[in-house]
Amino acid sequence: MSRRSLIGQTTSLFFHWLERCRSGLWSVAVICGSGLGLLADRAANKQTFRYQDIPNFPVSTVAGHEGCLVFGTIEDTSCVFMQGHFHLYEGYSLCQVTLPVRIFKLMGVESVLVTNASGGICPDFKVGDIMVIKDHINLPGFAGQHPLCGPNDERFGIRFPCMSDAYSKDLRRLALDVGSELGCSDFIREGVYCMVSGPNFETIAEARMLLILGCDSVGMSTVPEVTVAKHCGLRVLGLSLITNKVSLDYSREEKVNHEEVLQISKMRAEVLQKLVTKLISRCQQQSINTH
Ligand SMILES: O=P(O)(O)O[C@@H]1C[C@H](O)[C@@H](CO)O1
Ligand code: HPA
Repeated sequence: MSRRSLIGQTTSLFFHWLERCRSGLWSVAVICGSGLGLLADRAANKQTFRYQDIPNFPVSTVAGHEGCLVFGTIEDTSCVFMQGHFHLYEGYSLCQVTLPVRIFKLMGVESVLVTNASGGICPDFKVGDIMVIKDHINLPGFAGQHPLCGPNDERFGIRFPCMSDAYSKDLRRLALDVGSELGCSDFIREGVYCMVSGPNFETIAEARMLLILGCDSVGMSTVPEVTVAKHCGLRVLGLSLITNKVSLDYSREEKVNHEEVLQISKMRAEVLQKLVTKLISRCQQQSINTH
């Protein structure tokens, strides 16, 4: 895309979003995890920007992350989809990883729906289950890798934000209700997501430790974005697709790999797409009722 047409398109989009926010209409950002970029497919009036064309925006370096920002609408809701997000293991700082969330806040987005692929720790979880994230454990944060370390920008939020309700109770309830309306109750769960930095998958001793700590699934993303979203007052919903079962047993022969993660994501993308689309339209109705 030429620089001139990029500037033209971003300016008109900017005014479009401002107008919608002024009129009190709800807008949502969807962050698509590994292999889940298809979530943007159902949006209408799409306009797509490659990350590499956006000044100072990080670029995706991982397979299954297309690296595109897609603007569109689902029913009356303005949506922006990130087809691919950023990770510590790519060499990005957590400030770069979470930059898009702050941009969404400045654009007037009210709610963020974060999706990811993760390994199931909870012995009851099966491959293909969708876990509504109830809470998280910020393991890198314990070691000082935290997106809010450093000077606090008061324009976004307070120095010491509360994280005990990072994932909106109303949105979690809605996700479970919509899941059951779509006939997905058998494979929709709720649980605690733990972030590790990656890029290696867990050792068996690490996986056993995570089970003892109360983690239901483990992945390499999401927590920084959610922390920054909550800091700046956005409503958050997290959906984690269980793409593999994490080995807790030395006798288990199967070995996890990224290709398998992407294969399961692709297999489940359509169900997630339906869930996300319906959730967005239901949220719009709810927000009209509460505005
Ligand atoms: O959706 P994310 O990016 O969290 O996906 C997981 C973590 C790694 O990026 C990748 C490993 O297969 O999947
Ligand atoms: N561990 C960490 N991250 C993951 C996994 C896993 O087993 N599966 C998908 N992302």
